[in-house]
This record gives sequence, structure tokens and C-alpha cells, in this order.
Amino acid sequence: MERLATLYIDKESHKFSAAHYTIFSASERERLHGHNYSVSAMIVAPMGENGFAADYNVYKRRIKALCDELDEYMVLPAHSPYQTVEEDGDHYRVSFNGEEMRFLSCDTLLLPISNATVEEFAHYLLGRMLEASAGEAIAEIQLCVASGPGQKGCASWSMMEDAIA
Ligand SMILES: Nc1nc2c(c(=O)[nH]1)N=C([C@H](O)[C@H](O)COP(=O)(O)OP(=O)(O)OP(=O)(O)O)CN2
Repeated sequence: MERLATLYIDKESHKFSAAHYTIFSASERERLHGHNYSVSAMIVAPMGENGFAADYNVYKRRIKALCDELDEYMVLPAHSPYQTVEEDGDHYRVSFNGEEMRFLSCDTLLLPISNATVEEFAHYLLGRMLEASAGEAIAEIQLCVASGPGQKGCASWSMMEDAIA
């Protein structure tokens, strides 16, 4: 039977600061505010013959690069069922519940997510990690995003479930 190992990557440097608001319903949202988000990962991979599963430095570099991409931006969800986002010159014009908000495009990331929540960030980053890890011998990945100590959302991928689907 194949031996698997689980690697945990939870580095203090794996963080990004972002501004956002969570949308709760068609008429309810948070005020604009920011968090220092932190990103951690669990990777399950087969043990190699020399007692080495996957080089965690490879995954550390990928997580750091993803954090740097998101760092110091206003994050807007492109796929919210409750708000629309339009490009308007050098701004994004956002309409929510009769309100109009404008954000400088150069300060803003429009991400392919439905809400700026920790769980949506986790799914987005997991997708990016899977793209970057295509073809590598990995059995499972879990990616977690915390908006502060004690509160995080995670997204998981498993080779077994992928094979069944
Ligand atoms: N399922 C989710 N629920 C909420 C999320 C989320 O990402 N997923 N996010 C928020 C808020 O944006 C915020 O992140 C949490 O706000 P809150 O816990 O009220 O405030 P703090 O982060 O300052 O935490 P304290 O416990 O008050 O210190 C809400 N819900």
C-alpha cells in the first residue's frame, strides 16, 4: 500500500492585507474595512523512496506569490448575485441596493468569486494552487484563509474525489 505524508504550511509571511465588505443579502452588506489575511495549506503527497514527499519550499513559494498578488488591494467579487461591477474609465463603478460606489481600478482587484469572504478567497487560491501544481504527485490539498486569529475558511481538493467526479 502506498504511504502518504501530510505537510502543513503555516508561515507568518504568508499574508496579505486587503480591503473588502462582505455582502449578506440583496440589501445588507458590511461597511468597507480591511483585514490582515493569512494563508495556510495542507498538502498530502505520496512518500518517495528516500523519505521525501513533496518539496514544501515549492509550495511555500507559490503561496507567497499568491499572497503578494492580493496584497494591498481593494477586493471586489465579479460574480456577486447582489451587486454589479462596471468599468468606467479608470474606476470600477459598483451598484448595490441602490448605492453607487466607485473604486480606482489601479487599487482594486476584481476577482472571479461571488463574495469577498474567507471561504471564497480559499476556493480562489486553491484553484490557483491546483493550476500551478498540475501534473505533480499530490493526493490532496487544503487551502485556508484566516481574516484574523480564530476565524478562517478552507477549501479542499482530493485526487480521489476528482477521479470519481
Ligand atoms: N462565513 C463568513 N462569515 C463572515 C465573513 C467571512 O469571510 N465568511 N467575514 C466577515 C467580516 O468581513 C469579518 O471578516 C469578520 O468580522 P468580525 O468577526 O465581526 O470582526 P473581526 O474580524 O474584527 O473579529 P472580532 O472577533 O470582532 O475580533 C463576517 N462574517
